[in-house]
Amino acid sequence: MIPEHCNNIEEVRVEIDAIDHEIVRLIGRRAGFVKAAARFKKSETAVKDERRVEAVIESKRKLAAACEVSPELVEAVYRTMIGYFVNEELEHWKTLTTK
Ligand SMILES: C=C(O[C@@H]1C=C(C(=O)O)C=C[C@H]1O)C(=O)O
Repeated sequence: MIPEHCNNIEEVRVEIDAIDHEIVRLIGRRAGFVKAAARFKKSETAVKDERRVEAVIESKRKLAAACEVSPELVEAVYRTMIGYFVNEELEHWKTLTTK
């Protein structure tokens, strides 16, 4: 279904809900890999890895522009998501290093 083929608000919302389902599922999948990264890091600085965070943001800004989506929106979403994930990764890393 493409947006132009929707005949009413219900059809629009069915499509939006289906997309949201995928987005949330993928966020959960991404979270699992961020947690796995903790196993390969030797310090708190490495867990935070600010250079990698900036590289991810820059590449997603470029991807957004190529997809005709606002780079500002995508950056804001990624900064919120990565900030949350890094905190979770840090908590997980601490449990690994105290074992
Ligand atoms: C997953 C990693 O750990 C953190 C999380 C990142 C992310 O969510 O993309 C990026 C950098 C790290 O601060 C990583 O280093 O790749």
